[in-house]
Amino acid sequence: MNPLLTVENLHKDFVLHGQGGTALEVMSDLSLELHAGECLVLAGRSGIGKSTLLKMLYGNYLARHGRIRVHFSDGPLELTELPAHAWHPLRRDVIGYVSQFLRVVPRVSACEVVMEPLLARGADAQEARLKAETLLARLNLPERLWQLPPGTFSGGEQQRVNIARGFIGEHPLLLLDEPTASLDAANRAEVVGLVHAAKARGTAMLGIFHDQDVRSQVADRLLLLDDHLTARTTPPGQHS
Ligand SMILES: Nc1ncnc2c1ncn2[C@@H]1O[C@H](COP(=O)(O)OP(=O)(O)OP(=O)(O)O)[C@@H](O)[C@H]1O
Repeated sequence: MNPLLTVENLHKDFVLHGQGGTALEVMSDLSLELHAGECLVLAGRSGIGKSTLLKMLYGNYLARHGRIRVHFSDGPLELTELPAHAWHPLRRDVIGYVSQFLRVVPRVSACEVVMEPLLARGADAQEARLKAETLLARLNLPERLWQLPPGTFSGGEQQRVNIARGFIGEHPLLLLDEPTASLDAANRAEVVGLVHAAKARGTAMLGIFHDQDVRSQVADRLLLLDDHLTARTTPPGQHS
Protein backbone atom coordinates (compact mmCIF):
# COMPACT_ATOMS: atom_id res chain seq x y z
CA MET A 1 0.00 0.00 0.00
CA ASN A 2 1.30 3.47 -0.87
CA PRO A 3 1.74 5.94 1.99
CA LEU A 4 -0.71 8.82 2.43
CA LEU A 5 2.01 11.13 3.74
CA THR A 6 5.73 11.22 3.06
CA VAL A 7 8.29 13.54 4.62
CA GLU A 8 11.78 13.62 3.15
CA ASN A 9 14.92 15.26 4.52
CA LEU A 10 13.08 17.95 6.42
CA HIS A 11 15.12 20.74 8.00
CA LYS A 12 13.78 23.48 10.25
CA ASP A 13 15.30 26.41 12.02
CA PHE A 14 13.79 29.41 13.74
CA VAL A 15 15.41 32.74 13.04
CA LEU A 16 15.12 34.81 16.21
CA HIS A 17 14.80 38.36 14.92
CA GLY A 18 14.63 39.73 18.46
CA GLN A 19 18.02 38.10 19.16
CA GLY A 20 20.01 39.68 16.35
CA GLY A 21 18.95 37.06 13.81
CA THR A 22 20.32 34.02 15.70
CA ALA A 23 19.12 30.80 14.07
CA LEU A 24 17.94 27.95 16.29
CA GLU A 25 18.15 24.72 14.33
CA VAL A 26 15.56 22.24 15.62
CA MET A 27 15.25 19.68 12.86
CA SER A 28 17.77 18.13 10.57
CA ASP A 29 17.13 15.57 7.85
CA LEU A 30 13.87 14.11 9.14
CA SER A 31 12.08 11.55 6.96
CA LEU A 32 8.96 9.51 7.62
CA GLU A 33 6.09 7.67 5.94
CA LEU A 34 2.53 7.37 7.18
CA HIS A 35 -0.13 5.02 5.81
CA ALA A 36 -3.92 5.15 5.92
CA GLY A 37 -5.27 3.48 9.07
CA GLU A 38 -1.99 3.86 10.93
CA CYS A 39 -1.12 5.85 14.07
CA LEU A 40 2.52 6.91 14.27
CA VAL A 41 3.51 8.34 17.64
CA LEU A 42 6.32 10.89 17.94
CA ALA A 43 8.64 10.35 20.88
CA GLY A 44 11.74 12.12 22.13
CA ARG A 45 12.85 14.51 24.83
CA SER A 46 11.05 17.74 25.60
CA GLY A 47 12.05 20.44 23.11
CA ILE A 48 13.29 18.05 20.40
CA GLY A 49 10.72 19.36 17.90
CA LYS A 50 7.63 17.12 18.06
CA SER A 51 5.07 19.95 18.08
CA THR A 52 7.15 21.84 15.51
CA LEU A 53 6.86 18.89 13.12
CA LEU A 54 3.06 18.80 13.49
CA LYS A 55 2.90 22.56 12.91
CA MET A 56 4.99 22.19 9.74
CA LEU A 57 2.66 19.48 8.45
CA TYR A 58 -0.31 21.78 9.15
CA GLY A 59 1.34 24.72 7.40
CA ASN A 60 1.79 26.86 10.53
CA TYR A 61 5.59 26.75 10.21
CA LEU A 62 7.64 26.76 7.01
CA ALA A 63 10.39 24.21 6.40
CA ARG A 64 13.90 25.46 5.61
CA HIS A 65 14.14 22.67 3.08
CA GLY A 66 12.89 19.15 2.48
CA ARG A 67 9.66 17.72 1.11
CA ILE A 68 6.26 17.06 2.65
CA ARG A 69 3.88 15.30 0.30
CA VAL A 70 0.29 14.09 0.63
CA HIS A 71 -0.47 11.38 -1.90
CA PHE A 72 -3.87 11.44 -3.59
CA SER A 73 -5.21 8.93 -6.12
CA ASP A 74 -4.37 11.42 -8.89
CA GLY A 75 -0.86 12.15 -7.64
CA PRO A 76 1.15 13.81 -4.85
CA LEU A 77 0.67 17.33 -3.50
CA GLU A 78 3.88 19.04 -2.31
CA LEU A 79 3.04 21.01 0.83
CA THR A 80 6.30 22.93 1.22
CA GLU A 81 5.49 24.80 -2.01
CA LEU A 82 1.77 25.22 -1.43
CA PRO A 83 0.50 28.80 -1.91
CA ALA A 84 -1.23 30.28 1.15
CA HIS A 85 -4.73 30.18 -0.41
CA ALA A 86 -4.48 26.41 -1.00
CA TRP A 87 -4.13 25.66 2.73
CA HIS A 88 -7.75 26.50 3.50
CA PRO A 89 -9.35 23.70 1.42
CA LEU A 90 -6.57 21.30 2.46
CA ARG A 91 -7.29 21.90 6.16
CA ARG A 92 -11.02 21.79 5.57
CA ASP A 93 -11.03 18.50 3.68
CA VAL A 94 -7.76 16.60 4.20
CA ILE A 95 -5.68 17.51 7.27
CA GLY A 96 -7.25 17.79 10.73
CA TYR A 97 -5.37 19.03 13.78
CA VAL A 98 -6.02 18.76 17.49
CA SER A 99 -3.80 21.47 18.95
CA GLN A 100 -2.57 21.44 22.55
CA PHE A 101 -4.95 24.23 23.51
CA LEU A 102 -8.37 25.26 22.25
CA ARG A 103 -8.50 28.61 20.44
CA VAL A 104 -11.40 30.24 22.21
CA VAL A 105 -13.60 32.64 20.25
CA PRO A 106 -15.85 34.87 22.42
CA ARG A 107 -19.61 34.20 22.19
CA VAL A 108 -19.23 30.99 20.12
CA SER A 109 -20.71 28.05 22.03
CA ALA A 110 -18.91 24.74 22.61
CA CYS A 111 -21.39 23.01 20.31
CA GLU A 112 -20.81 25.56 17.52
CA VAL A 113 -17.03 25.24 17.91
CA VAL A 114 -17.35 21.49 17.35
CA MET A 115 -19.85 21.79 14.45
CA GLU A 116 -17.78 24.34 12.54
CA PRO A 117 -15.55 21.95 10.51
CA LEU A 118 -18.67 20.22 9.13
CA LEU A 119 -20.49 23.50 8.40
CA ALA A 120 -17.38 24.74 6.56
CA ARG A 121 -17.87 21.82 4.17
CA GLY A 122 -21.52 22.69 3.63
CA ALA A 123 -23.01 19.99 5.89
CA ASP A 124 -26.62 20.24 7.04
CA ALA A 125 -26.74 22.24 10.32
CA GLN A 126 -29.09 19.77 12.09
CA GLU A 127 -26.87 16.85 11.18
CA ALA A 128 -23.73 18.71 12.26
CA ARG A 129 -25.32 19.63 15.60
CA LEU A 130 -26.35 16.04 16.24
CA LYS A 131 -22.85 14.76 15.50
CA ALA A 132 -21.29 17.46 17.70
CA GLU A 133 -23.61 16.62 20.60
CA THR A 134 -22.90 12.90 20.20
CA LEU A 135 -19.16 13.54 20.44
CA LEU A 136 -19.48 15.93 23.38
CA ALA A 137 -21.63 13.38 25.22
CA ARG A 138 -19.12 10.63 24.45
CA LEU A 139 -16.36 12.81 25.89
CA ASN A 140 -18.46 13.38 29.03
CA LEU A 141 -18.84 17.13 28.62
CA PRO A 142 -21.87 18.02 30.78
CA GLU A 143 -24.89 18.96 28.66
CA ARG A 144 -25.34 22.22 30.59
CA LEU A 145 -22.07 23.44 29.02
CA TRP A 146 -22.86 22.67 25.38
CA GLN A 147 -24.46 26.04 24.60
CA LEU A 148 -21.89 28.09 26.54
CA PRO A 149 -18.69 29.62 25.10
CA PRO A 150 -15.75 27.50 26.34
CA GLY A 151 -13.64 30.50 27.50
CA THR A 152 -14.41 29.80 31.16
CA PHE A 153 -14.24 25.99 30.92
CA SER A 154 -11.58 24.01 32.82
CA GLY A 155 -8.46 22.89 30.94
CA GLY A 156 -9.81 19.36 30.55
CA GLU A 157 -13.23 20.59 29.39
CA GLN A 158 -11.64 22.86 26.79
CA GLN A 159 -9.43 20.03 25.60
CA ARG A 160 -12.47 17.76 25.15
CA VAL A 161 -14.17 20.43 23.02
CA ASN A 162 -10.94 20.62 21.02
CA ILE A 163 -10.83 16.83 20.57
CA ALA A 164 -14.47 16.70 19.45
CA ARG A 165 -13.75 19.47 16.92
CA GLY A 166 -10.70 17.59 15.63
CA PHE A 167 -12.42 14.24 15.20
CA ILE A 168 -15.80 15.41 13.86
CA GLY A 169 -14.41 16.20 10.41
CA GLU A 170 -13.12 12.64 9.82
CA HIS A 171 -10.17 14.01 7.84
CA PRO A 172 -8.00 11.40 6.07
CA LEU A 173 -4.94 12.75 7.95
CA LEU A 174 -5.17 13.79 11.59
CA LEU A 175 -2.45 15.46 13.68
CA LEU A 176 -2.78 15.06 17.45
CA ASP A 177 -0.72 17.26 19.77
CA GLU A 178 -1.02 15.79 23.27
CA PRO A 179 -4.80 15.41 23.12
CA THR A 180 -4.94 13.52 26.42
CA ALA A 181 -2.62 15.79 28.45
CA SER A 182 -5.35 17.40 30.61
CA LEU A 183 -7.73 14.45 30.79
CA ASP A 184 -8.71 12.01 33.52
CA ALA A 185 -8.54 8.24 33.03
CA ALA A 186 -12.14 7.86 31.82
CA ASN A 187 -11.73 10.53 29.16
CA ARG A 188 -8.31 9.25 28.12
CA ALA A 189 -10.03 5.94 27.45
CA GLU A 190 -12.64 7.73 25.28
CA VAL A 191 -9.86 9.34 23.24
CA VAL A 192 -8.22 5.93 22.78
CA GLY A 193 -11.62 4.71 21.52
CA LEU A 194 -11.86 7.64 19.08
CA VAL A 195 -8.36 6.90 17.75
CA HIS A 196 -9.25 3.23 17.23
CA ALA A 197 -12.48 4.15 15.43
CA ALA A 198 -10.58 6.60 13.21
CA LYS A 199 -8.02 3.93 12.36
CA ALA A 200 -10.83 1.57 11.40
CA ARG A 201 -12.15 4.22 8.94
CA GLY A 202 -8.66 4.47 7.43
CA THR A 203 -7.53 7.72 9.03
CA ALA A 204 -3.76 8.20 9.11
CA MET A 205 -2.68 9.79 12.40
CA LEU A 206 0.52 11.36 13.62
CA GLY A 207 0.42 12.09 17.33
CA ILE A 208 2.19 13.12 20.50
CA PHE A 209 1.11 11.18 23.58
CA HIS A 210 3.19 11.48 26.73
CA ASP A 211 1.04 9.04 28.72
CA GLN A 212 2.75 5.64 28.31
CA ASP A 213 -0.47 3.72 28.77
CA VAL A 214 -2.31 5.72 26.07
CA ARG A 215 0.72 5.52 23.81
CA SER A 216 0.90 1.74 24.02
CA GLN A 217 -2.80 1.50 23.19
CA VAL A 218 -2.81 3.78 20.14
CA ALA A 219 0.67 3.51 18.57
CA ASP A 220 1.28 1.25 15.60
CA ARG A 221 4.81 2.61 15.42
CA LEU A 222 6.98 5.02 17.39
CA LEU A 223 9.27 7.57 15.75
CA LEU A 224 12.04 8.53 18.15
CA LEU A 225 13.08 11.99 17.06
CA ASP A 226 16.49 11.92 18.77
CA ASP A 227 17.67 9.69 15.95
CA HIS A 228 16.81 12.27 13.33
CA LEU A 229 17.16 15.68 14.82
CA THR A 230 19.75 18.07 16.01
CA ALA A 231 19.16 21.04 18.25
CA ARG A 232 21.87 23.64 18.21
CA THR A 233 22.14 27.36 17.75
CA THR A 234 23.88 28.90 14.80
CA PRO A 235 25.23 32.44 15.09
CA PRO A 236 23.47 35.16 13.04
CA GLY A 237 24.25 35.09 9.32
CA GLN A 238 25.52 31.50 9.25
CA HIS A 239 22.23 29.81 8.35
CA SER A 240 21.52 29.33 4.66
N1 LIG B 1 7.94 29.87 17.15
C1 LIG B 1 9.13 29.51 17.64
N2 LIG B 1 10.15 30.39 17.64
C2 LIG B 1 11.37 30.04 18.14
N3 LIG B 1 11.66 28.82 18.65
C3 LIG B 1 10.68 27.92 18.67
C4 LIG B 1 9.36 28.20 18.17
N4 LIG B 1 8.58 27.10 18.31
C5 LIG B 1 9.37 26.17 18.89
N5 LIG B 1 10.62 26.66 19.09
C6 LIG B 1 11.76 25.92 19.67
O1 LIG B 1 11.90 24.71 18.95
C7 LIG B 1 12.27 23.65 19.82
C8 LIG B 1 11.27 22.51 19.67
O2 LIG B 1 10.02 22.90 20.25
P1 LIG B 1 8.76 21.94 20.24
O3 LIG B 1 7.63 22.65 20.90
O4 LIG B 1 8.55 21.45 18.87
O5 LIG B 1 9.29 20.73 21.15
P2 LIG B 1 8.54 19.41 21.67
O6 LIG B 1 9.41 18.25 21.31
O7 LIG B 1 7.14 19.39 21.15
O8 LIG B 1 8.58 19.67 23.23
P3 LIG B 1 7.56 19.25 24.44
O9 LIG B 1 7.62 17.74 24.54
O10 LIG B 1 8.19 19.94 25.63
O11 LIG B 1 6.20 19.81 24.10
C9 LIG B 1 12.32 24.23 21.22
O12 LIG B 1 13.66 24.49 21.54
C10 LIG B 1 11.52 25.52 21.11
O13 LIG B 1 12.01 26.50 21.98
